[in-house]
Amino acid sequence: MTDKDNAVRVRGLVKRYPDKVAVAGVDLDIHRGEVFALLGPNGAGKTTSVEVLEGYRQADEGEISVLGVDPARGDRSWRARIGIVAQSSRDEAELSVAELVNHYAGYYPNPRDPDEVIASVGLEEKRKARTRKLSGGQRRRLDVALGVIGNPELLFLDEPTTGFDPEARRQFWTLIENLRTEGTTIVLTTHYLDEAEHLADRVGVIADGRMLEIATPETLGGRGARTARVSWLDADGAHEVRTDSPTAEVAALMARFNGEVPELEVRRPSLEDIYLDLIGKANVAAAAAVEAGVA
Ligand SMILES: Nc1ncnc2c1ncn2[C@@H]1O[C@H](COP(=O)(O)OP(=O)(O)OP(=O)(O)O)[C@@H](O)[C@H]1O
Repeated sequence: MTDKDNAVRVRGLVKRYPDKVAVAGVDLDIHRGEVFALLGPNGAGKTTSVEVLEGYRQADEGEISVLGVDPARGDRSWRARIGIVAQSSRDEAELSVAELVNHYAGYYPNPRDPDEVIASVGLEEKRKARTRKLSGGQRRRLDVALGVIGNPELLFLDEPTTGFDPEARRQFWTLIENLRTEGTTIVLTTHYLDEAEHLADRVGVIADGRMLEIATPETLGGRGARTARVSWLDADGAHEVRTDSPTAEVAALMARFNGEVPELEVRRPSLEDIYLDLIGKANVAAAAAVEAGVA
């Protein structure tokens, strides 16, 4: 993969705050056209990393290229190629939804159609509502609308669906899938593992400012190779076995039951199981390092 295929290239990113190293040497490539999810506990360094990529914060160390430009030197035309949905929203309370989206469209050389964008985030019925009268979830949808109105090549979404009801979340997922199909590169942070699993081509898990692993949701932490659990029910009650060959187990059960196996389920560890495992191991390693006096 060449640099031309990467929307983002980061090597050795370090960002320090006065009393905290928020990002402690992160390497990251985000491919053009992919959806990349950054996962990690509260305070891990996700927002700080994203803010450096957006040009909103300056890195203390590292090489950073976003759409071929160092974000610290990004000019207006570079900014117009990027969409940002930050964690906290902007406040233009006296404008209506339609006014605000149209207003933002005016900032960009090649904006999307404001009415289509309002519809795509499910705010058609709120077109004329003052933004201060929106609910928390509706305000978040408006933030997403403002992030995509400029037709960005690269879209950053920091916890975009916090406060969404399940239906709004599904609708948002469809919007992201559509943007991806159109070729937009998308970087999102989320605490919802099902969201990462549904949307992301690849995920990166960050803890205490360090990147623990980057992989597809299917292969993170060796997930694909992890032992499966096969469970079923018979006259004696519920049964469960752990096995590396679930297909053979199911075939044996089918033969035993001579057909349908009652309540049959085959489960592999969920992305959440794997994620918690990774974070747990990182905590243990950090505690051991402190004990040994190396941290
Ligand atoms: N402006 C700031 N000044 C000082 N410290 C900060 C600042 N912003 C963040 N930090 C600290 O840097 C660390 C990383 O914070 P960051 O917001 O990047 O984490 P995060 O992974 O986005 O967390 P969350 O999931 O809670 O949003 C935290 O310890 C935080 O307290």
